[in-house]
Amino acid sequence: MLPAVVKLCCGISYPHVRSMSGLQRTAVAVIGQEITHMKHWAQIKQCMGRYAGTKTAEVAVSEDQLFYMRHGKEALRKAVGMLEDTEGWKVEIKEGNGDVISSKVIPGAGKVFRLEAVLEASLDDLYDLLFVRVEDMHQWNPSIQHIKVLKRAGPETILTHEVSAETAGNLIGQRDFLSVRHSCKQKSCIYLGGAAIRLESFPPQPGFVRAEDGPTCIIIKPLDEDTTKCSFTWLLNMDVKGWLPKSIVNQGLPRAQLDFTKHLRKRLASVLYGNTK
Ligand SMILES: CC(C)CCC[C@@H](C)[C@H]1CC[C@H]2[C@@H]3CC=C4C[C@@H](O)CC[C@]4(C)[C@H]3CC[C@]12C
Repeated sequence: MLPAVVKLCCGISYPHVRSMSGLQRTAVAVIGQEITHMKHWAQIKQCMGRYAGTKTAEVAVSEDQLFYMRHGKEALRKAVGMLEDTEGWKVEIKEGNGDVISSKVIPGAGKVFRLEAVLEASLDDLYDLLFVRVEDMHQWNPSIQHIKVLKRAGPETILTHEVSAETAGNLIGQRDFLSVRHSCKQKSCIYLGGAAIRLESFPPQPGFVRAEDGPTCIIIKPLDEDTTKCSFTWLLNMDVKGWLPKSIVNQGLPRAQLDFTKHLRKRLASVLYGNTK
C-alpha cells in the first residue's frame, strides 16, 4: 500500500519537483531515503516480531537462546542501518561482470566494504546454500576451511565457528571466527546478519588468530525485471586482528569478497544444472 501511495504522490509532484530549488530537492531526496528506510524496517520488524516472547506454541526457548536471538537480530539491524545510508560510499573495484565493491569509513566500525552483485539464482537456492547448509560451504568455497554450527537458537539463529583457508590469494592469512548468524527469510527478500561473539567454552584456539566479523549482513532480493536473478548486497565489516599493514587488509578484504562471489556463482551454476558434486 505504502509504495503505491508513494508512487502516486511522486507522479503528481513530478512537475513541481522539476521546478524546485536545490534545498527543496535535497529535502525531497531525504524524504525518499526515509521512506526506503521505513520499508526496510517494516520488513525486518516482521522477522523481529517472531520469538518476541520466551515461549512459542510448541517450543520453550531458553534464556540462553533468547540472548543469541536478540544478539543476532541486533547485529542484523545495525548492519542494515549501515547499508541504508547510501551517502559517502567510494567505489573501489568495478568488475567486468558488473560486481561493484565500495567502501566507507563508519564511526565505530572503521572501514567497511559493500559488494553489490547480481546472481542467477532463486531466493530459496541462496538461502539453502548460505544459511541452511552453511556447514557445507567449504565444499564449494576454497576460501573456507570449515564451518561448524555449535548451537541453534530457534530456526533462524545459529552460533558458528568458522575457519578461513590458507589459500594462495589470501593476503591476510588464516583466521578463525566465532559468530552469531541470524537469518530473516521472507517471500521476497532474505536478510542474513551476523556478529562476533565470545564464548568461554570456546576460547581462541592456539595457532589461530581470532578475527571478528560484524555487524555484517547480506541482503538478497529478486530483480523486478527478471525473476531468475537476484541482487546480492554484502556488507563486510571485519576486524582481521593480528599485526598487518592497513594497506594489505584493505586490499585483502575486497579480494575475499570477489573470490567468495566467484565461487558462489560457480556453485549456483552447478545447482542449476543438477551437478552439485
Ligand atoms: C580475508 C580473510 C581473513 C577471510 C576470508 C574468508 C571470509 C571471506 C569468510 C570467512 C567466514 C565466512 C562467512 C561464514 C559464514 C557466513 C554465514 C552465511 O549465512 C553467509 C556467508 C558468511 C557470512 C561467510 C562470508 C565469508 C566469510 C566471512
